[in-house]
Amino acid sequence: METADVVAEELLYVEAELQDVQDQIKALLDRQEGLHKRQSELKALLEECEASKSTAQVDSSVATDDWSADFEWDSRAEDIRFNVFGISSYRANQREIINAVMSRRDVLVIMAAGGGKSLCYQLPALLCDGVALVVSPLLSLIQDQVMGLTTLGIPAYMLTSTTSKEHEKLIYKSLEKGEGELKVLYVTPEKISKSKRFMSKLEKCHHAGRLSLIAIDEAHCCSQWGHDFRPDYKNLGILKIQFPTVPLIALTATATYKVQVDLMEMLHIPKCVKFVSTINRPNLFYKVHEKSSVGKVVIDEIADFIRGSYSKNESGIIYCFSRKECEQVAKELRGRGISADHYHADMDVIAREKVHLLFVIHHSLSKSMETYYQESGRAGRDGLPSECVLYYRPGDVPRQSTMVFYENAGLQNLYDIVRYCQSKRNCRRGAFFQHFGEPIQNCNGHAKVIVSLLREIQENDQRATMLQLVERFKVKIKELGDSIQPVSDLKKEELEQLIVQLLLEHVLKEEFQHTAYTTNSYIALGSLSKLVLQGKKSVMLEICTRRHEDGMPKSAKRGRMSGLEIKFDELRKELSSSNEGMLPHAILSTQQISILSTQKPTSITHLQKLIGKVKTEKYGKRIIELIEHHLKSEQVDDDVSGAASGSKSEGNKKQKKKHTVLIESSEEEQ
Ligand SMILES: Nc1ncnc2c1ncn2[C@@H]1O[C@H](COP(=O)(O)OP(=O)(O)OP(=O)(O)O)[C@@H](O)[C@H]1O
Ligand SMILES: [Mg+2]
Repeated sequence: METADVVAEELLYVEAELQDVQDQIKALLDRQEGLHKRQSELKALLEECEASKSTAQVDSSVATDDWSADFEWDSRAEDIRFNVFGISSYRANQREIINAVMSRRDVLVIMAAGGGKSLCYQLPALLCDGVALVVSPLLSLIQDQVMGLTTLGIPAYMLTSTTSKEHEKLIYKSLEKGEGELKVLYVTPEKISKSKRFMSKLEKCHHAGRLSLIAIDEAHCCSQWGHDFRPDYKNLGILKIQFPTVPLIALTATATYKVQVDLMEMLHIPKCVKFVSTINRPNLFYKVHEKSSVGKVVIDEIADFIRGSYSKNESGIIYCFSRKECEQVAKELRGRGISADHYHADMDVIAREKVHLLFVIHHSLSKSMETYYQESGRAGRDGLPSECVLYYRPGDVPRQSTMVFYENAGLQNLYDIVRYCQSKRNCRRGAFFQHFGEPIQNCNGHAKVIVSLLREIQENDQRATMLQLVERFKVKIKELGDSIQPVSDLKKEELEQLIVQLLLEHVLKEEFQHTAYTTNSYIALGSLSKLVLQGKKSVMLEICTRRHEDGMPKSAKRGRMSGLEIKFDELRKELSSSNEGMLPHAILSTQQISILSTQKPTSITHLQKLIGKVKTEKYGKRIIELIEHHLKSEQVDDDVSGAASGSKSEGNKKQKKKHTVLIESSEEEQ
């Protein structure tokens, strides 16, 4: 019997060891797979680098690559920039892009939202003879652009499902015979892929040498790897095949390297000149705030933040996880005296963008860095300092992961933004540990307990969500008592943070299980869990120091608008409502308002020097009237100085302004 016991015991050991070897093999296989994937990515990258090197060599003999050099169209371009668009100087890369398009090269532009991509094709469209074709994905974006160009006196039209037969005829005639005025034609991608008639007219236009350029706006919609794939964009490759000699410019605010490669291939522009401006917009101040697990507290904090940082006539947008949450957050903010409304699908994009956004708050985690940049990029489109705040709590991770795990690289993208949040959040513990000179917490003890606990759970054929794991961890710690190395007490939120960190480091992984109603995320052992138990992997919890409560330096903050600036702001809003669809800041940008308010021009010639010819012709009279009126009232104020402050504040009171906050869901819109 004794022998049997010994044998049985050894058998157990061997089986345990076999299990161990099995696990190691699995971990190695996982690693191998990861490395293979990376290998092919790197190979593709290398090929791409070599290809672009050789392209550059080939091209340099044909055309100059110095896009900031002097070109023959320089003075005409300057004239149009200032006198038609009313833009006093180019922003980064704009002039170079325009020069490349004018040199008839294909161009790929990656430029931050609000960076000024439109000018890069609109200006060449005016410089060239003939018609420029612009493909844009959304009807409302097209209407907005056409309206903007029309007010600048530029013959721009759109051909969409809403275009009347009469207008359509006019446009077709113009394409076919070059009759009438047509400089810029906007279409949705469906026109290219579905309307043979349109394509044949376009062909004729090209044949007569009148198709000057093709622009593809929001070009990331072409790629399945992008965040906003549109099936009809996939067919746009036909344009370069049909019109190989016409320069094609593709523009987008977000494109990962993979998407860029994809775009060049799909649009058939392998030799395009690529302009990538930094995604980093210097006027946007990003920060991550710790999010309480109590819903009402989060709203209190958001309301305090808005009231504390912004005056009542300033607006922003808040992104929430779901539509239901949007409605809830809007309601609760209204209850705290903040004018807030949630976004409905029938609210037009124009209406959304009409409010000038000074801040973008994420009440919940976005699903990727790309989405986050896109959404937060709506802030500060006038180039002035603006804030983007993300409220993060580890508990939101499974909420998102169960939504994105089936997407291509969905989890990978989500973990990227989680990594960003984990390292950037303002952490209360940070303040504590920094005080003791310990900004990074060694969490090996905790990690070991979590891994062995999870192993136990799995051995019993059970599963645990993040929340359940945290609960069981606490029980376990109590059970173990002093029998293990002292493990300091971590709060629930901190344990969640640690679990998320372990997910990011492949010590743990998420597994998804579907029920009829929902998908659940469970925490399982990841490929590197063994290393933690063996003490071969050290787990550090990155605890960042508490930043200044405010990410935006006080000096960078917008000053409150002066009285005259407020009047200009109202004037542009008034003009915008009488020019339906025209954005207020397209009528007068905030920078222009600021210049006008300091210089106070009272003659047309002076005004023209500040805002260009077209805007002066259109709005000059009203602007000068406003300035003269303002100067007069200042005079009166000075004369009766005692009553002056009263009348001024009354003026302000009359505006009865409130914070305008739009609450929008990150959920996909159908
Ligand atoms: N050089 C410039 N100086 C001042 N304002 C500019 C300049 N270029 C563009 N703008 C203004 O910046 C604003 C944003 O421009 P635009 O709509 O072209 O941005 P975008 O890059 O297309 O952004 P999105 O990705 O959101 O579509 C517009 O009001 C435009 O008039
Ligand atoms: Mg744009």
